[in-house]
Amino acid sequence: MTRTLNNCPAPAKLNLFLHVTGRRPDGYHLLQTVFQLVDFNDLLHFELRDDDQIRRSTEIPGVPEESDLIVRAARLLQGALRQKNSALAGTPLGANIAIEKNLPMGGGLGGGSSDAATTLMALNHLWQGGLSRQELMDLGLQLGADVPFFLFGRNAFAEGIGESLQKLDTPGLWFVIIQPGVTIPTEIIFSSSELTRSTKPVKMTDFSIGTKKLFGKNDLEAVAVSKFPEVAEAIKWLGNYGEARMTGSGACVFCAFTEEHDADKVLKLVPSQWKAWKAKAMQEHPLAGLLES
Ligand SMILES: C[C@@](CO)(OP(=O)(O)O)[C@H](O)COP(=O)(O)OP(=O)(O)OC[C@H]1O[C@@H](n2ccc(N)nc2=O)[C@H](O)[C@@H]1O
Ligand SMILES: Nc1ncnc2c1ncn2[C@@H]1O[C@H](COP(=O)(O)OP(=O)(O)O)[C@@H](O)[C@H]1O
Repeated sequence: MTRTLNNCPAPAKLNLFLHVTGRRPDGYHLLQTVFQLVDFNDLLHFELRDDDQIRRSTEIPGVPEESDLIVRAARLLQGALRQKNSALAGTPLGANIAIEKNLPMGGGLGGGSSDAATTLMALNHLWQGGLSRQELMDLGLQLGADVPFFLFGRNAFAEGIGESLQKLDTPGLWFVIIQPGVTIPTEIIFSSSELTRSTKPVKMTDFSIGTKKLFGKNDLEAVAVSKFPEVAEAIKWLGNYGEARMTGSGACVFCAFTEEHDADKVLKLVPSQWKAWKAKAMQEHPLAGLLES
């Protein structure tokens, strides 16, 4: 029996566009977005324990163990398996989990959600839980609106609050991503009275590989720009080199390039007050093979 699973990536996502089309009675917003996986990631390491404890062996500054999405994902899965899979009665379902955190928090890159999805995939495998991709996606949605996408494992056109997903092939682009030096809590943007909530819905057939429409507007950007001048400044600077926009609820902004050397050139020019990275579009989640289709 495998006892460890090391170097499990939790990749970032970019929202190539993001439209807010309405609001549910519970306050959550209805979205249409294209999720793009990129090869910029956190790295998680899992080790089985001979008891039922979930232990985080590395700290994430500012994130107490109880609210860490990694720990919450592990506990959620543990509870679901105890309820559902009687074959596991008497088997310890514990783990030590370590993380190398590379993705900026509150960056709109979905780092916390991706960490949770990687945890669900890795522990379902190590604990031999046998849950399907769909079952894990249903569990993941309890942790956050972005989590099902990372379990889906492919680039996607998403609707609902982000849980209704259709596979989408996207171009093999390179991205320059800038963190403008602020952290933006998602709920600040969604709760703003300035937010446009009535963008006309599009159909997935309205866009295809390489069309401009794949890179439409982000309705959350105007709110972020008005509240955080740092975001406006980064979009303005990056906009000198292509179409720059914000991902998710921010704060990170990105620009796409067809050629890697163009991304390299721009990356070198990024002012030193900002952190910046180059990332390549991925077509598939690196752990997709842990789950059946
Ligand atoms: C905006 C997006 C776009 O991909 O990404 P991020 O910028 O956070 O990465 C997501 O919709 C974020 O997903 P996620 O970060 O998982 O959100 P959650 O934890 O579920 O929700 C955080 C808060 O945002 C608001 N929220 C979130 C999603 C949504 N469709 N409508 C909302 O109104 C709710 O107020 C909620 O309390
Ligand atoms: N493992 C985790 N990694 C990052 N953030 C986490 C984690 N667990 C909980 N959080 C909380 O989730 C918030 C959002 O984090 P993150 O997913 O990185 O940003 P975003 O939703 O903007 O993409 C963080 O500010 C933090 O408070």
